[in-house]
Amino acid sequence: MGNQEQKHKRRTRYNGTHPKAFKDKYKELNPELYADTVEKVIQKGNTPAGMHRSICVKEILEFLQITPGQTGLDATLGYGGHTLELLKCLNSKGHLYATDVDSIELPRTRERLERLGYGPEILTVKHTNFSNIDQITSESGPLNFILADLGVSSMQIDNPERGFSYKTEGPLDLRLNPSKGMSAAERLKNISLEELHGMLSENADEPHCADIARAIISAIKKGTDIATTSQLQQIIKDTLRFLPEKDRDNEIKKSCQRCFQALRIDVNNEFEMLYEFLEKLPAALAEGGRVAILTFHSGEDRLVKKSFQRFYREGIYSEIASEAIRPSAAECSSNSRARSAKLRWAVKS
Ligand SMILES: C[S@@+](CC[C@H](N)C(=O)[O-])C[C@H]1O[C@@H](n2cnc3c(N)ncnc32)[C@H](O)[C@@H]1O
Repeated sequence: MGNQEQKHKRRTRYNGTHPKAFKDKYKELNPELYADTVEKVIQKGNTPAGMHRSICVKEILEFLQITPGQTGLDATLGYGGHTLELLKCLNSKGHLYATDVDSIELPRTRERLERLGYGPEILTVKHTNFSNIDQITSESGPLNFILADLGVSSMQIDNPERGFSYKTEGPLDLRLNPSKGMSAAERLKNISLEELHGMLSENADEPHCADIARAIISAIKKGTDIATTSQLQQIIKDTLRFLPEKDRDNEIKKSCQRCFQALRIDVNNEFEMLYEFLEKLPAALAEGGRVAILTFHSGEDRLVKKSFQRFYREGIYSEIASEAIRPSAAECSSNSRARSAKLRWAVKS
């Protein structure tokens, strides 16, 4: 017998009724196999782990007015929830392109959609940034409809190995595409006080940005490694100890959320990528083509609004949303992640 065969093989350990590891924790991670569990989680107003619930689907479809035979782009594939709805509208005629920067989730979503019968004859999935929309249209030609649902998916937030949430221990990464660029931990190693202060203030309107930036820089100067989500959370907690006890826990929670968001926007160049996408949109749209963009914080919404207004004044868009559309009260109460969403749209002249 070879060495390999002699090795004692440990029996897979039973995790108990409350397993702790993320991958063991939720049956819903395999949503197709556990439809009943998924349904129960949704009924309670939560998002099943490993899944993403698409937001403003009805409002988006009403505006895009997709007809069979058209060509469109879902710029943010994610879990493929919106993509699936757009494909249904095409009714096997026309073509849908879909892009996402996430090298981990994209192949899973592509496979899931293929299993549902949407293969390359109707759907082309590309692992690329939506700022490269001109490369998509050089293949597809002018697009009749475009959707972008910005930010992160629930699968990304819920996976502790990706470091998107302060609520779970993991490496401080926060990259949408972990195979490219610099993690948030690496970014913090070389950042100046002024830059960090500006990042927390501009990307997340963090009211305690001065104190938190000073604490982070001083920890780094003393040689403290800020390599994990909990290490960053601890610094924020220690910095905000001065807050009155009655508000402290809640304020710390909000500051953690905002600081993580600011770092995520920075390491993924989210504002720059969105700006480039918005600038290229008019050339990507066919005459009468429609674009809908769903944003999740004021910085993003401002960029979309300004761009739509400018191109409208220049006569490039014939119509734009006068007000952002908000998800219904029913959707917000059934999915807390919908609460900050704003939908804006434009029609190419
Ligand atoms: C809110 S999720 C989309 C969810 C999707 N609409 C659904 O229904 O499942 C946002 C997705 O956009 C991707 N993303 C964010 N910025 C991007 C960019 N600049 N280019 C391409 N994909 C991007 C993220 O990786 C994430 O998967």
